[in-house]
Amino acid sequence: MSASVNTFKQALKNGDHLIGCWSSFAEAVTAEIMGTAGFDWLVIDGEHAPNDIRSIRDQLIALAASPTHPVVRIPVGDTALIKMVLDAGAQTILVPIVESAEQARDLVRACHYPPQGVRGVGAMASRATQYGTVQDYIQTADDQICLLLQVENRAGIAALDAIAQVEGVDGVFIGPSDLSTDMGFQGNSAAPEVQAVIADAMKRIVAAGKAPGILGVTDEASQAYKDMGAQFQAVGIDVMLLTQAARALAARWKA
Ligand SMILES: O=C(O)C(=O)C[C@H](O)[C@@H](O)CO
Repeated sequence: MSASVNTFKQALKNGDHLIGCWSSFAEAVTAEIMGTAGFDWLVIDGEHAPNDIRSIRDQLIALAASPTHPVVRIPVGDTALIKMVLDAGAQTILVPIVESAEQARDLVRACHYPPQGVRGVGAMASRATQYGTVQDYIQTADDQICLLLQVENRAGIAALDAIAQVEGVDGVFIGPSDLSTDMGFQGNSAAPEVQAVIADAMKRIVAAGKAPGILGVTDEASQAYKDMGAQFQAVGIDVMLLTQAARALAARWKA
């Protein structure tokens, strides 16, 4: 029995436009609810949400029956974290703040078993192999791992072509909040100067044969990113969806 086919990775290679959402409550029940909404993918955010490996694992379990593909964002590009998240059963990993091709190559190695990589071997007792059910996991897992890197500052943008060309990198996500802040626009990703850099970055990612990704939290931003050619495109954050709806409801009835 082989590792499960990563249908998200296959869809990226097919050039499909995949709509996603951020899951930032760090709760399994919320992930399960978001898994019924119809998104193609959902980010379990280990960077800006209060997640740990147990909560990430619980959200992966909660999404197991959903067609929505879980993308686990780790807080930093770290070999040990990648090992733990993959052993927990994640197949797609999003790594923030990547600034060089060397860093990208190290992250690819962290996702693969030796001799090509450095991923520690221990999955036979973990959720990734359904606790030993998937007998050929070690021989087949590497091909089903999807590695998405975030370029989100001026250093990353300068190194973007080299990062995108690294074999084993499947997609590059542009982080508009961090990028705009690093550019001096303090989170204002709508600034024309930022939009121009994002548009150019999308073209460079596509030119390298990789999938471009991004997050927009307004319909205007998401339409602009779609027009720029975003392929794995997040269009909201669950926490913001709740706060916006709750505030609008309160205002409507308290008016
Ligand atoms: O820089 C960005 O924008 C991202 O990487 C996405 C944010 O981290 C996300 O948490 C929304 O704020």
